[in-house]
Amino acid sequence: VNHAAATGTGTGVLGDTKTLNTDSYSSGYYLRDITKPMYSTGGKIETYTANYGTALPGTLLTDADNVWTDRAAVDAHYYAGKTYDYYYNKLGRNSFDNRGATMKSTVHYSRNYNNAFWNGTQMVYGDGDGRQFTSLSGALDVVAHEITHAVTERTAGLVYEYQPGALNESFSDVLGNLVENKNDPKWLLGEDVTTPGIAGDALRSMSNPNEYDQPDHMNEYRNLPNTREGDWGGVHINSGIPNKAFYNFVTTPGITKDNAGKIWYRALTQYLTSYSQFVDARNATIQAATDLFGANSTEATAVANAWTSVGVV
Ligand SMILES: O=C(NO)[C@]12CC[C@H](CC1)C2
Ligand SMILES: [Zn+2]
Repeated sequence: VNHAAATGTGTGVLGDTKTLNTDSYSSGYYLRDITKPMYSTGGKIETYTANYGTALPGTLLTDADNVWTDRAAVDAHYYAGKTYDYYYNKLGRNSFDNRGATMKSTVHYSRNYNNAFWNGTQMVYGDGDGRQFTSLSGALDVVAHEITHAVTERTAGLVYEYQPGALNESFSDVLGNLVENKNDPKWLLGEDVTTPGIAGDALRSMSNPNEYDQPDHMNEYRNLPNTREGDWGGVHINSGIPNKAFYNFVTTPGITKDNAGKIWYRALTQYLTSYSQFVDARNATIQAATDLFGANSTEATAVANAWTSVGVV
């Protein structure tokens, strides 16, 4: 057999040990997961290194003894698998395209690169500069954030500017935290990889967007220019408003994380389109809650109240 599923071990960015799904070949192992349902139609999860350059995807990682020490690669691979599992098992989606597309990640992109992105084809992770960030694949909420950009691109197609762009960002933060599934009352984003020298901080807070200079109500909406300096109309800034709406919804008594995820996912994939505004997200999530739980359900009522609480009516 020239290819067979194997189980390796690896050290993650934070020094933890993880079990990895790898692929054995004649003289070693590939960082390739061939255990997922998508493998029935050829889909895999593969992790590459750019070797500190910017050519993509770079080189598929291999190892002689299936004990993996590239920490950024270990986490990119493991967390991509966890994100696949959430979308498949909880939401019934088979990879980002819902057709079992292979998920490719590249780590060690460029040098001291304080960012991560979906480039339309794959996930890409920088190593950070060791001050602002450590390797960005070291956070499950960040990995799931990036993969959700791919899902959004293939479904609603929310353009990356102004309110649709802020919704795009917010859906990535929402699904990022749902996939991460920590018992984090603050619903932080990127807490595991931001400022490795400082404990307790994060990139964003969904419970209190103001803590990281994001608005949490329409009366604080930031009218910014659609430029790089203007964060494309504030897509990472105004996302605080739909993020706060989701937080208020999911923390309503009787609302579960799984049901909140189903409602937000149904709104994203069935109702939102490329230029949807915040009010359209309000209507889409109310409709999705109505579809799934009924018109006067706890869910539908709580969704409406959550958007009202942030001034989206
Ligand atoms: O929000 C983002 N991209 O749209 C971030 C910025 C830092 C983390 C990696 C990518 C989250
Ligand atoms: Zn993003």
